[in-house]
Amino acid sequence: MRKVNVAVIGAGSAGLTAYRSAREHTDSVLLIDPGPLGTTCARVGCMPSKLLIAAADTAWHMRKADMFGVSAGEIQVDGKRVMQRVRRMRDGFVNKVLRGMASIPESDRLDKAVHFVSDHRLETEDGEQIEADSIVIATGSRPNIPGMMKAAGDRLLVNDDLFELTTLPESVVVFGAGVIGLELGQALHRLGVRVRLFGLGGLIGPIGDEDIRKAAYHCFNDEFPLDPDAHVSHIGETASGVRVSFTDKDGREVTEQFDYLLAATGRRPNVDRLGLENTSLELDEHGIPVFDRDTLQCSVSHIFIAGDANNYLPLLHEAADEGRIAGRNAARLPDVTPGPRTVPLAIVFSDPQIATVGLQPAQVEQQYAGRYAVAAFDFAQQARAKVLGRDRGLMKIWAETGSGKLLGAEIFGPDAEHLAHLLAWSMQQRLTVKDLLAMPYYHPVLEEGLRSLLRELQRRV
Ligand SMILES: Cc1cc2nc3c(=O)[nH]c(=O)nc-3n(C[C@H](O)[C@H](O)[C@H](O)COP(=O)(O)OP(=O)(O)OC[C@H]3O[C@@H](n4cnc5c(N)ncnc54)[C@H](O)[C@@H]3O)c2cc1C
Ligand SMILES: NC(=O)c1ccc[n+]([C@@H]2O[C@H](COP(=O)([O-])OP(=O)(O)OC[C@H]3O[C@@H](n4cnc5c(N)ncnc54)[C@H](O)[C@@H]3O)[C@@H](O)[C@H]2O)c1
Repeated sequence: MRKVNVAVIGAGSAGLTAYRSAREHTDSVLLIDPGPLGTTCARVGCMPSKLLIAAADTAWHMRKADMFGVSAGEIQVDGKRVMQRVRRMRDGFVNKVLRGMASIPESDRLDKAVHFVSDHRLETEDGEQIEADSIVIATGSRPNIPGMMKAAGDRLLVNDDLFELTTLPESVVVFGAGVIGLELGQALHRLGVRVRLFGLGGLIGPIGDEDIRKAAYHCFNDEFPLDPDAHVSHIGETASGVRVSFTDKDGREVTEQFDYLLAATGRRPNVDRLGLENTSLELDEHGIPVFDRDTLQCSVSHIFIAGDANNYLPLLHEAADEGRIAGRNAARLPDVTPGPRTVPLAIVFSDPQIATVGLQPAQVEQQYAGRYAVAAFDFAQQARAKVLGRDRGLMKIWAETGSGKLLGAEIFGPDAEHLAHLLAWSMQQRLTVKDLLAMPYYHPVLEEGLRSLLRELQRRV
């Protein structure tokens, strides 16, 4: 039986930071992962998706060049070379992670999957047992595939598979108008793939505001068919692809054939095969250990949970922050301290981009009912956006009345990633609408749109 001070289950982004952070306090840390190593972010997530989007946006802007009187000739997308670059660059990012892992001593690593046999004991598939004073669960998540989609058989793809295609398909039906569906669906469309995107319940990405959702709906639909509240009656595999029957926006029953079905219907935490039933952990209705968001501590005081495994904020920077906090607290037990956590920030790399910062609209209503003001700005009025030919989108900011404290923001617009950071950093510094208005604004820049919105918000708070 191996005995360690801290066992970290999972060597992804959360597990690696948990390991390093625990190692600052004790020499006895075991990092457990059967692989594939290299992190979800670098292998099949953030990085390959952004590489595909970069190719797609290049093709798109070349096609749009004509509006400036610039002709780029006939645009050709070489699917093989697009996918080769995606994989080559992706491999570079993965190798960087693996090189970083090479500095971890062999004695600190175990390349096997483990599950709990009791609160302090883990076991590998071949029966090896590990006794740990404290344990960090950092096992990530995997795609959640609704049963109906399995009828697509060999034609069913998830994000992992998409990046392994050696060339671009002719057509793809995408299920899920969430973050992955929007990013990959639009990218495929811009690369010349025939795309149809189906969502559920009217949702579009993480957008909570009804007006912004409508703006996004119209904007995306001008580019490719997106039904966020689809009625799909049949999915079936054919000899050469997948056939989907659905009700179109005019209420007609339509059947369409595609090369592949991409399921982007959410992800589920990898906690269901961890033997949690052998522990005394309290689980929520989804079978996920109940935990404290600031300390990452579960109901059993020596067990912590970080990253996608806890399903709280399944984003890369949150996984890394949570790993750091969980690793430190696991190693310093019983000296458990909170945070630091940052202002919630999420960005969808669609075009226009979608960004959410701070509290969501429903949370503002719940926590500040009758004590908040909101103002909106339409990018169609914005000089810089017009100059760039990117004058579509809507943003809203919520602030507390009286104090003028910034509460939350939703942006659907050009380069939202930068405006969102500006707002997140301002919220973290507890700045008010007035503080932001006292900052310099150059001309002509997108930030001038933010200033117009803030002036209106200042009148309302
Ligand atoms: C297509 C896509 C695009 C994304 N784009 C972005 C983006 O642009 N920006 C962003 O912030 N986030 C993005 N994300 C989300 C981000 O990738 C994740 O939030 C992050 O990678 C989660 O890290 P993690 O450490 O929790 O999980 P992972 O990196 O998945 O690590 C979990 C590890 O646990 C191991 N493991 C599982 N079970 C066991 C077991 N029983 N025993 C031992 N080891 C085990 C696995 O092998 C794995 O190595 C994207 C995700 C996807 C899928
Ligand atoms: N840019 C980024 O930061 C980025 C990019 C990709 C992924 N991610 C992370 O990965 C997570 C998972 O992404 P995701 O897009 O899979 O999940 P998601 O939760 O964002 O979206 C899933 C969508 O699928 C829809 N859906 C569920 N069942 C459906 C069905 N049967 N038919 C049609 N639609 C259905 C849901 O309504 C939802 O809108 C995200 O929550 C995010 O945290 C982040």
